[in-house]
Parts: sequence; C-alpha cells; structure tokens
Amino acid sequence: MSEESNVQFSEREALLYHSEGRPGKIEIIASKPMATQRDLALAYSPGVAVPVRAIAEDPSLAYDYTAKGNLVAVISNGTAILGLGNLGALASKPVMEGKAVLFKRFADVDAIDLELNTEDVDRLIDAIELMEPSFGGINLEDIKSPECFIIEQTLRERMNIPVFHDDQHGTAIIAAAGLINALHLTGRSFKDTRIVMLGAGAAAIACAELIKAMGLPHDNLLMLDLTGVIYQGRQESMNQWKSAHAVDTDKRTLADALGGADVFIGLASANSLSPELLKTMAPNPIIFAMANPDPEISPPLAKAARPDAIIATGRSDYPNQVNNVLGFPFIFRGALDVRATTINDAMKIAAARALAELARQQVPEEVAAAYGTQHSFGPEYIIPAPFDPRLMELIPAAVAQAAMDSGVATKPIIDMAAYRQSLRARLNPTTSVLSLAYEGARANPKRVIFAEGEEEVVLRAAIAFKEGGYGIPVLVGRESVHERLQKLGANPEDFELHNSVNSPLVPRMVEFLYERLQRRGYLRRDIERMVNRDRNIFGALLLQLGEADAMITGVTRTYAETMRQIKRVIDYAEGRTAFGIHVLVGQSHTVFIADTTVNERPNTEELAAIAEGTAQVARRMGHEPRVAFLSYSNFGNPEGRWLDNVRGAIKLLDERSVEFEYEGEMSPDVALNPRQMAKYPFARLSGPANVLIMPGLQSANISAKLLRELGGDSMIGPMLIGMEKPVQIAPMTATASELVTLAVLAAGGIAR
Ligand SMILES: NC(=O)C1=CN([C@@H]2O[C@H](COP(=O)(O)OP(=O)(O)OC[C@H]3O[C@@H](n4cnc5c(N)ncnc54)[C@H](OP(=O)(O)O)[C@@H]3O)[C@@H](O)[C@H]2O)C=CC1
Ligand SMILES: CC(=O)C(=O)O
Ligand SMILES: [Mg+2]
Repeated sequence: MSEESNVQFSEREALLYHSEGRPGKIEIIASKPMATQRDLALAYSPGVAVPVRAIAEDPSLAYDYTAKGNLVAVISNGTAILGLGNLGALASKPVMEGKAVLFKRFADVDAIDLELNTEDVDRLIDAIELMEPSFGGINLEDIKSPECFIIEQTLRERMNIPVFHDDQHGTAIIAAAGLINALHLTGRSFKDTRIVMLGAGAAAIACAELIKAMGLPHDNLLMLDLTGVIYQGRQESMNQWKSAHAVDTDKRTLADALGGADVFIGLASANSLSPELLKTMAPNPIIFAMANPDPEISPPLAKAARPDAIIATGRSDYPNQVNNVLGFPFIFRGALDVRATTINDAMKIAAARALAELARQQVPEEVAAAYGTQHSFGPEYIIPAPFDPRLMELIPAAVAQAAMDSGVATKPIIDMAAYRQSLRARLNPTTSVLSLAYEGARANPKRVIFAEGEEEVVLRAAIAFKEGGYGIPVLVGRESVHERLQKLGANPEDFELHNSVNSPLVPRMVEFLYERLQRRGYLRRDIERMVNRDRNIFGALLLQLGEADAMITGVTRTYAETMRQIKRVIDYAEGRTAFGIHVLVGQSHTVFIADTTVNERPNTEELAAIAEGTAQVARRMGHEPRVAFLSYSNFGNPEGRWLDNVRGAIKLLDERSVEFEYEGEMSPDVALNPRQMAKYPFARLSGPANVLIMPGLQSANISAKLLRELGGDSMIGPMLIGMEKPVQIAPMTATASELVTLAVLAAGGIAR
C-alpha cells in the first residue's frame, strides 16, 4: 500500500478479499469418501474404534491413522502482530490464518490457526503443552519478547514434537541466508563485518544469535531498542536476552552506531530509520529493513540515499524479500517427514545455507520466463522468491538430512532421491507457474482491453488488475463508467476509457473494418453501426490498431455470439486452428481439456492441431504433456462411426514426429486411472494423461462445465488459443479474479 511499491490495493479490497464467499481464508476438507452409510460407519462409530485401539497400544500409529503427522498448529496470543504491536489474540487471526494457508500453498503442510486469549506465560505454556497429541509440530507466531523466549524454551523441553517460534528462528534463518549472499557480493566475511541491529525483540535476538553462531564476533554487533544502544552496564529496559548482546561501547544512539557500519538489520518498526543516517555507513552498505507490513525505511528512500547499497525488505513487492515465509513451510516439511522431535541448530543452519546456495544457482528457464526478466544472482537477487518451485525440493531435503545427521529424526529417510522426487510431486507446477505469471505481469505490465466496461464484475477485475500492478486496463464503455468506478472506490482519472460515441479512433476503425468486410457484403453504414454499437467489435478494433496488447471479454454475451463478433475483426493466426482449453487445477494435479469452445466436430487435421497446441500450453504451464485422445471406445472396442477422425489425428502426429507423448483412442478411465491403463500394456503414455483431447465440442464443453460446476478443483479458462491477436473470451459466469487470471495469461503470452 506504500506509494512507491509496485503492488497497490485499497483497504476495501483487502477487506473484500477476506470477506468474499466463505469468510476468512481456510476451511477443512475431508480426505476420505463420506458418501455412503458404509463410509460413515468406517469414518466414525463403529469403524473408528479399530484405529483407536491400535493407537492406544502403539502411539506411533497415530502417524498412520490420523492427520497428526502432517498437521501443524500456528499459535499466537497476538502480543506482537507483525510490526503492529500488541493488538490481542482475536486481531491476530487473519495473520495466523494467513500463515496456515502459506504452509499449505508452499509445502503441502496442513495447518490450523489457534489464537489463545492470554498474556499469562504459564497458562499459555500449559495450554500448548496439552495439545501435543493433536499435532506433528507447533509454530509459535507473533508472541512478544521477552515472554516468547521463556514460552518457547519451556515448550521445547516439555514437548516431544518440534516447537518453533517462527519470528525468532524462521526470521533468523532467512536473514542469515540473505546476509551470506550480500556479504559475498560485497567481498566481506562475517569476521570483519560490523552490524547494527535495530530491535532487540524476538526476531532481533534470534538473528543476532544465529549470525554470531556463523562467525560474527560478539563486539561486531551493536543492538538497539527503543532506549538506544544496548551497552554493558545499561540498566534501563534490560533483560537477560538483551544483556547477552551488550557491548562495551560509548555509542548511545542509532546515529552513533551507524557511522561506518557495514550492515543495518531492522527488526523494529515502520519508518524508524531516516535516510540521512544511511549516508554515514561504509561503502556498499547492506540494508535489511525487515519490519512488516512497512519497513524501517522504504527501498526507494534508501536507494536514493545510498545508490551503492544492497537493500532487502520483508515485502513481496520489492526485490529481495527477506521474510520468514521462505522458511517455515519448508522447514516443517522436512522436520515432519523424518518425524523429528525438534528443530535444532543444525537443521536451521542447513536451511540457511541451502537457501543462500539456491539464490546463486542459475534460475531455471520457466521461472525466468515468468518473471519477465532474467533474475541472476546479484544485488537485486540475493535470495530466492517464495514461489520458486525449487525451494520445495531443496529446503525440506536439506532440513531432513540435517535432522538425520544430528540424531533427532525418528523416521529417517532411506532413499533421498526418491524423497526429493516425492517433494516435487506434492506441489502442482501450475500453481507456481500462475504465481510466476503474475510476477511476470508485474515486471512487464501490458495494456489489456476490458471490452465490457459497464459491467461491475469487469470493473472490479480492471481495478484489481491495475492495483495489483499487473498492467494497464483499457476500458470500453459509455460515460457512466466514471460513476461506476467511483462507486467501487476507484479514481476514474486513473483509468483509460474509450467510448465509441466520442472516440477519435472511430474513423480509422471504420476504414479498417470496411476494407476487411466490404467483400463479405457489408455496407459502410453497417460497419459504422457495428463500430458504434458493438463493444466487442470496438474492443477488437482497438487491439487491431495497436492500442493495447490483449483483450478480455465474454461476460455479457454467449461464447458463440462473442466469438462471431470478434472474428469479424480478428482472424485465426496463420496456419492455425483456433480452439479452447479448460484447465482443471487441483493441489497436486492439472488436466488440460480441449477443444471445449470452438470446433463442433473437429476433423483429423484440426484434432491434431488441437493436440499440438494444447501440449504447448501445458508445457508453458510447467507440465510435460501426456496427451490422450478420448472416446467411449478403447483402441477400436467397441467399433464406431466416429473413431476415424481420432485415428487419423494420431497418424498425423506419428508422421510429424512430435515431441510429446500421445495415445488413443481411449476412454477417460483408461486415460486417467493407471490400473485401467495397465490393461493396455502397449499404450505409449508413461503415466496418467494430463491433456485430454475430446472428439467433439458436445462432449468437451459438457465435460468441462460439469467439472466446473460439480468438481472440487478449480478451473481456469476457457483459454482461447490460436487467434491472430491475444484475445480471451471468459465464461459469462466469470468472477473478477478469473478475469484477472485470463488477462494475465493473455498479456503474458501463456494463452496463445
Ligand atoms: N521480515 C520478517 O520475516 C520478519 C519481520 N519481523 C518484524 O520485526 C519486527 C519485530 O518483531 P518481533 O521481534 O516479533 O517483536 P518484539 O515485540 O518481540 O520486539 C520488538 C523490538 O523492536 C524494538 N523496537 C520497536 N520499535 C523500535 C524503534 N523505533 N527503535 C528501536 N527499537 C524499536 C523493541 O524495543 P523495546 O525492547 O525497547 O520495546 C523490541 O525490542 C516487526 O516489525 C516484525 O514485523 C518479525 C519477524 C519476521
Ligand atoms: C513475517 C512475520 O512473521 C512478521 O512480520 O511478524
Ligand atoms: Mg510473525
């Protein structure tokens, strides 16, 4: 929300995000079938008695028969919520729900938030200790110092599952990783670096300890709190944890401390560092302003004062996000997978080193492509971004290995290579690619036409698109759009509006379209009417005239009607068949279904082209395509009249020697269920299909819409592929966020 950040959103939008649909950010989903009487008898009484007795006899079986082994409690009493201070347990719930969903999103760890309404250390400790049977681990969050030190230490001693105060150790691990790389880039070593740490709370004390454990001499770190420098002999506002970092010095203020210092680490509060002070730091200073949500100093101010600095913050909207989100999901993943009894220093240091190492590696092509710019190790990239898919494979593996080596793993991993493979499979690459596509859009914002500017859902999408920094919305609509934008809390002046009634572009548009359609029997008068009245034609003409990079429409007219209008202005790309893809996205799988929107009964050539085009999109979205041509029949059984096209398409792909797996014709159960597929051992797919080519529009469109309405997974699309210009037709039921996703995919060139 800060002015200089490249992600803008209003307070209203933040509240809407949290309240829309089901309030809050989490829900619980059953992982077993619950449909029949028999299911219920197994899930609950009487069937449930069997695992109860088994666990009573052997407690370790709780990991086999309950969710314990993958379940973490995110616990707070709200006494230090981010950098916002002590706002109480209830107010901390949005942050704790947020941490819970990050656990799931980044590392497939199930997590539940628990806000406990007490500042009494003993009551808090007792309450948490009693929860040991329920969870595989405890993540303490936003509990203020010095109480947090006693709470964590006592719980670590009393509990036999990992207890980890994220603000202490999560933060320390990430800061250490960033610092390793920043020191390396500026030719320093821990031994000869002078660090000033603003803040002497949970995060700061833990960071100081870890950095010293990595080689920083005690006297090289000056720590400050609200009272000033923590020096030996200071009496005011001290405690044993601060005392441990007291230094023999006559420096008393931040200004005294910063003179000639190499590194500033802020773990204090917003705007607590003025740019003037930075000017006295050593050449090539390192500035980690880590307070959330607003840093000790904003990066643009810091950069203006010290252009030679390496700058990091806790936020995702500037380069170098040094935030514990890079740690806790992956650290717990590794700890849970070896059933570690604790998270010890060896595991923390292993995580820090693995993170630092990852930032130095070449960024993989799909990550770089989605970023829009080449990210390579340097002052603007000292630490990987949280959605880098490699984190999930590398950090848990490093943590698990360190747990095994240091003797705290109760279930060691035998085959590390297989473990790493299983980590990869836990996350759906689509989710990473989408996150990266959003990042890419922010790095390289494009102009996108929203043709139906009078619709509220479209305006909300356009506002989100703009405020998210994903690009510049170009709105098509009448005067009333101004008023509607205002009603939604946006400033109309910030938006570009094209109204066909007064657009100076109309004569050029008419010229273009008349030239195109005159030999299809249209009179100039017909064309003028179309341009003036029809927003899809007008929008498509804006695209043709180069006024924008992509176009989104679809919520006011049926798909077929919208397509008919667009085709008057925009052709299929040369030599291509246009078609539609619906993408079904689950936690760990993605399925691409085509052609769901354009060709009623695709012929041999069209089917082959649809398969090739869909395979390309699947690759762009991070998946190695395995294409199945679907039918009611398996390899000719039963015989039927409609199978020839499919057979012909497969033959064409054979002739073209395409570089992806394809097979057919086959029924969906054979394509998707490995046991069914095993009955056809000659089939050439190396695993369940992830690209389903349908024999005709009827079956394709019906299947996609059935899945959207009845299936539990989310659906992207339809994406329109193969047009001469990037134009997307959303379903009439699209939500604002679905429209934004389509806009991002269109502008970023994934949907083409
Ligand atoms: N980027 C990241 O990943 C993380 C960032 N943080 C951020 O670190 C900050 C502290 O969090 P946490 O350690 O949990 O909180 P605590 O309440 O435990 O500690 C806060 C510390 O900051 C000091 N402090 C506050 N304001 C100032 C100031 N203006 N000048 C000097 N010292 C100040 C306090 O001083 P005193 O002792 O005198 O009261 C106290 O020592 C928050 O802003 C939080 O968002 C925390 C965790 C992770
Ligand atoms: C990131 C975090 O945990 C905090 O700011 O408190
Ligand atoms: Mg925190």
